[in-house]
Amino acid sequence: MQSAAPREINVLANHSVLNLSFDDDSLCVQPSPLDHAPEVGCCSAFFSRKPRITHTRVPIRQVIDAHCSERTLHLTYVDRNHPKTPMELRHLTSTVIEEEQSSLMSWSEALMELAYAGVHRNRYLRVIINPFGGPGKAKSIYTKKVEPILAAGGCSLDVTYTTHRYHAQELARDISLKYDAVIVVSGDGVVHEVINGLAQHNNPEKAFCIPVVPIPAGSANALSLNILGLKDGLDPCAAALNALKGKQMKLDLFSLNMHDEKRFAFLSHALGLMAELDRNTEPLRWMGDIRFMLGFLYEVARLKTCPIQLSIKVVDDDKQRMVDAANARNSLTQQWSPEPIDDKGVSADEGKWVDFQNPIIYMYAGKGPFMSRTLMQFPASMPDDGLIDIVLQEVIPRKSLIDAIDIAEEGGLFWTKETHYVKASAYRVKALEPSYFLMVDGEEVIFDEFTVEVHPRMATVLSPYGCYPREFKLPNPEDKSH
Ligand SMILES: Nc1ncnc2c1ncn2[C@@H]1O[C@H](COP(=O)(O)OP(=O)(O)OP(=O)(O)O)[C@@H](O)[C@H]1O
Repeated sequence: MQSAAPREINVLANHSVLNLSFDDDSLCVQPSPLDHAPEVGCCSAFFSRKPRITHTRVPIRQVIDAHCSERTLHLTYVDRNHPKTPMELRHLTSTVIEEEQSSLMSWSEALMELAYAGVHRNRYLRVIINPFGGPGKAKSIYTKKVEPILAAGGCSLDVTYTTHRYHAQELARDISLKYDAVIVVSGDGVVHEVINGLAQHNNPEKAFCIPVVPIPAGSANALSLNILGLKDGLDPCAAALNALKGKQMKLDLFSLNMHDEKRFAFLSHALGLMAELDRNTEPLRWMGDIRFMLGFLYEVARLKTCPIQLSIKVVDDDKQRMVDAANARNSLTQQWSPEPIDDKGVSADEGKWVDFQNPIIYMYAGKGPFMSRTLMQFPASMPDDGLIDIVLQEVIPRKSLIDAIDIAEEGGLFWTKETHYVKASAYRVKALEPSYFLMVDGEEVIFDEFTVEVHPRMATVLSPYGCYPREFKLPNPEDKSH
């Protein structure tokens, strides 16, 4: 009969004996009871020649590598110093104590099996880096933080730095289907190019099965925030861990159809104030996401209405029901397996065309709760409900817009009656002014008229959760004005 692999082992590191153990949830590094430190007087902890080893518990998902050669064990994991600080790569090299040498190999293999449970190891990754995205730090983010994690995780890497606009689109159009994922070290603009490149591939259906994994190195990094949540969304190490261990999650896309041309988006269509603030702060890219705040204040000062005619194929307009469905979806995917989830409460065919007449200061249509770190625009969004969430902001006083800044991260305007929030399967817009424009995933498009349709579950991303992690608090019923 085969005995179970040992889950505990004692090793020597930094002149101390450490006890390394793991269970299904975590790896634990702590001083070993076998460690008999020579003590010096009564102030032993202070005067001891040995460095003090603190007790460390690392979630099993954060273990990246464990391998051994003879009596030496190499452990690699990511961890943080404090719950609020970003992740860092850590290595621990140790020597197993002589009596436990025979267990070392089976201990490290058992740990690796748990650390990669349900996940294909040694991924083959296509890496695309925009050295000029956002504050221009993509290259050092990749070489210092991301690449060491991917290399330690045994990935094979084909890396290209973009040299011009649309380079990423060309690379995605010609991508080989043998890759396990395409890693995009940039902001959302380059992800947009990759999505449109995959759509132009000679086998688009298969190409869209290659998961796209954003590593935040742009200004807003909304896709990364939506996949990883507010806490980890701007952390390149957390994003690299997702490239290594994330599971596939399907993502709806939406296409803008204009003059026989189709342009896919994965994140947003913005019109009016929200589009102006994005376009007018383009030269401030180097500031990171602070540029959006400055742009917002400027646009609120000159408050204009949108010169458009708008029709929406509305599938749901009940805010409470939409939030309940999104919350239910999030709790459903806590025991997530990457199988299709058929929990759609509504079907796209049920939509009814509605014309919106009231003057609005912006229209924002999108997927994913966060459009930036400080803006939860679509709290009811789901990655794969086959619908696009649309916000129409009626004219409200400047002061109310300014006040909303403080609560924008929590979806501040959602419940107000001047903020219309619907889920739709399609919409169409006609400009009432020449050379009017919208921002598609943050890229400017001039239009006279266009239609939009949703493409359910067309693209693939990697995710640790199988949903958009976000906290959205319900206000007191008396506070709701809608
Ligand atoms: N080598 C390059 N030279 C110039 N422009 C490039 C290059 N590579 C990509 N681009 C363009 O840079 C633009 C911005 O890129 P990116 O998405 O990385 O940053 P961002 O727009 O600042 O971030 P976010 O979209 O998150 O706000 C994209 O529209 C892309 O076409």
